[in-house]
Parts: sequence; C-alpha cells; structure tokens
Amino acid sequence: MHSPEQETMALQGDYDCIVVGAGVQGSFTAYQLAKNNQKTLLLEQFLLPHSRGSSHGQTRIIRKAYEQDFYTVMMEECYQLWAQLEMETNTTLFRRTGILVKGPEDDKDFQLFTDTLRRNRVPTETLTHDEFSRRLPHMVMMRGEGARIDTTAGVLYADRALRAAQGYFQSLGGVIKDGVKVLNIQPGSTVTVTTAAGEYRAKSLIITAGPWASTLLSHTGLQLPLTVVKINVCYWREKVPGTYGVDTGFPCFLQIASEGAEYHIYGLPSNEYPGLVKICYHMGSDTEPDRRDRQKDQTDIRILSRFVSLYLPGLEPEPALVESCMYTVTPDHHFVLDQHPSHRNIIIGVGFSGHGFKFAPVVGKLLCELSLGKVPSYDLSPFRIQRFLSQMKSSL
Ligand SMILES: Cc1cc2nc3c(=O)[nH]c(=O)nc-3n(C[C@H](O)[C@H](O)[C@H](O)COP(=O)(O)OP(=O)(O)OC[C@H]3O[C@@H](n4cnc5c(N)ncnc54)[C@H](O)[C@@H]3O)c2cc1C
Ligand SMILES: O=C(O)[C@@H]1CCCC=N1
Repeated sequence: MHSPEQETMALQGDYDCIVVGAGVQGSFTAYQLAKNNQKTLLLEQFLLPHSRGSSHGQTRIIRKAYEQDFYTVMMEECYQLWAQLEMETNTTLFRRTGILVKGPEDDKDFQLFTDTLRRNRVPTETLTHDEFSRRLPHMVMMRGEGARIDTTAGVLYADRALRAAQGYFQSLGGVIKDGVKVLNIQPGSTVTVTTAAGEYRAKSLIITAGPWASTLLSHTGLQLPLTVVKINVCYWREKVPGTYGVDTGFPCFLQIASEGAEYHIYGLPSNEYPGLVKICYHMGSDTEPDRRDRQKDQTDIRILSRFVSLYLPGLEPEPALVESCMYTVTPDHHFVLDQHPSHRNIIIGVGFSGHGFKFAPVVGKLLCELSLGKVPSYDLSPFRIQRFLSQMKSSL
C-alpha cells in the first residue's frame, strides 16, 4: 500500500497520448499528435541522441522506386511532409541525388521496380550501356543488366531529422522524457505505463519501440513475428577522393540480384565522411537488441567486398569503417501499422524492416489518425496484424 504522498509521487501525469520510443517513427508520431492539439508525452529509454536503435546515423535514402504501388503512392505525401518540416525548422533535411536501380533486365524484382515506376509515372531516366559508361564511368554495368534512375530520390539527413521533429514537437508544448524506460503497460480505457521514475497515464498509447517492440508488446499479451537483425554499416574508401561524391553527381544506388547476394545491396554517394562511400547489404544476422555487439557474423561484409571489387573498381574492396544498426523485420518485410487486436486504444507502429525512415512523416500521421479514431489516410490492409494470424502466438 502506498501513502497518499507516495501515490502522488508515483503518478507522474495524465496525457491524451503517450508514445513509447523516440526513434524516427515515435518522434514523427509525437510531432503529428502535438499538431493535432493532443497533450503528448514521448518516452525514450536512452538519453537522446543515442545510437542504440535503428534511426541513428547521418543519412538514409528516400525514393519512390519500390516493388509495390502502395509504397510509391505514400511517398508523394512523404516528400511534401519532409519539405514542410524543413520549412518549419529552417533545416535542410533532403538532398536530391536520384537513385540508380540496376539489375538483370529479366529479374522478377527488377521488373517489379520498373513496372511500379512506370505505372505511377515517376520521373525516371533509362540508361543504355553506352550512356551508363559515360554517366557513371566508375561503376560497372554487366551484360544483361538494366539501369533506371528514379530522379526524385536522394538522401535524408537522419540525425538532423530526428532533432528537427523532436524540437518542433517540444516547441508545440510536447513533453519528451529521455532516460526513462517503460517497464510495464496496463491496458484499459486509461492506459498506465510504469517506469522507474513513476507511472504515467493516457487515453491512448502508441508503441514505436523498434527492436524492443516484442518485449513491450509482451506486456499487452501480443506476440508478433518480428526478427531483429544487426546490420554492418560499411563505409568504403575511394581510391581517388571524390570519385563517388555527392558533389560530383554520383547517385544513391540499389543493386538488385547481384551474383552471390540473396538480398539487395544499396549505397549512397560519399558525403558524411569525405572519401568514404556507405554501401550495405539489405539483411544481417539475428541478434538481441541489448546484445548486438556480441553478433560478430561478417557474411554480409564478404558479400559486399565481392560486390565492390566487381562493380565499383574505384573503391578499396575492404571496408574502411564499420558501424552498426538494427532492422526489425516482419515475415513479408511490410510494416505493422495497426490497433492492438484486444486494446483499441493501444496503437502499434513496428517492423519497419530496414526501409521505414523515408516514410516516417506519413507513418506519424497514420498512427496519430489511428489513436484519434479517424479514418486512416491510406489503405492499411498491407500493414494489418491480421495478416500474421497463422504465425502468431498470443494470449488474447
Ligand atoms: C543500416 C540501416 C540503413 C537503413 N537505411 C534506410 C534507408 O536508406 N531508407 C529508409 O527509409 N530506411 C532505412 N533504414 C530503416 C530505418 O532507419 C528504420 O526503419 C527506422 O529507423 C525505424 O525507426 P523506429 O523508430 O521504428 O525504431 P528505433 O529508431 O529503433 O526507435 C525505437 C526507440 O524506442 C526506444 N525504446 C524501446 N523500448 C523502450 C522502452 N521500453 N521504453 C522507452 N523507450 C524504448 C528505443 O530506445 C529507440 O530509441 C535503415 C536502417 C538501418 C539499420
Ligand atoms: O529503404 C531504403 O531505401 C534502403 C535501401 C534499400 C534497402 C533498404 N533500405
């Protein structure tokens, strides 16, 4: 039993909405809630900024080129909302570079990309072998490969974007408490979350906990089929500095189906670390979010080294720098954006499967709409929990 004083100490406040997790998705969700006049608390387990989740680092790719129309369609508004945040905070968050999508002309995935680009009338350029050699003399296009450039694409400045969204949220009266880990969730018409600093209550709760989502959801009796993988974020040294630089017009790229690689390989022009080009494999090895440093598997680095020596002769074929990051992957690699099946005032935004950053402004808007009981602005059927029913164990 608590004394009345202890009760007052323990209850830290009532809110319209609590968002758990201040990665890119939670930060944009909080920003949208504050814009909708919701009294909002954003809780983050680590002191901000931090590099322990999925949203840290200087850069991410933004593109309309996708295999599915529903992503390309959402991107239209994403670009607008990124530009809006740039204006609101007077910060540059986007640099247009285009993205080269390259792969065997007859590959199923490559065709899905080119079909989506065409159907959605995304501005593109198609490069023949001769044009490719003239335009990108330091990259190899193999016989039988096709090359399209989505000219709308570019680089998002990731760390800056989190700062901008969080700062603007606070300027609208939103509250961020960092270094505060949510230890328990009690569902109900008012949701109560327990932290070491006390309890907080709200009419609705939004879970955007990235790689820690399964732990948090277990407090609500829900288990989703999420896998956490560690990504080796590799930077490769230019033999001649600037060869693949953002200022010399080298684009981001997405290599579909290169020999020996089951997943895509992607890269960004050298920018954040002069002379170093970021190139990663779009998959990693299973890990636990608090123990990722124990995961030492380097299969991805071997795949990348081979790719670099075959396709990018102007780079040293060993990484000069390796950082780390995590993906939270769903079985179909599509996001989870939904209400909790048993507690409709608990909203879930997880499983971004390594491609969610660019969507954060629209994800924030959608999670905000779900928490307010509004009709979502997009068809959420690809993102519903229902699709996992056969793979889910739950105590619902
Ligand atoms: C190497 C790499 C490259 C990528 N490249 C791209 C790209 O080019 N383009 C693109 O669009 N996307 C890209 N992505 C994907 C994108 O970065 C992620 O989809 C996105 O960052 C996921 O954000 P999140 O907010 O869901 O997760 P996170 O950033 O992990 O945020 C979750 C937050 O919740 C907090 N949290 C968890 N549990 C608790 C708790 N109990 N209490 C309080 N706080 C808690 C965590 O500490 C964390 O801060 C990439 C990802 C990686 C790793
Ligand atoms: O989302 C992105 O654009 C990047 C590149 C392709 C694979 C995953 N992330």
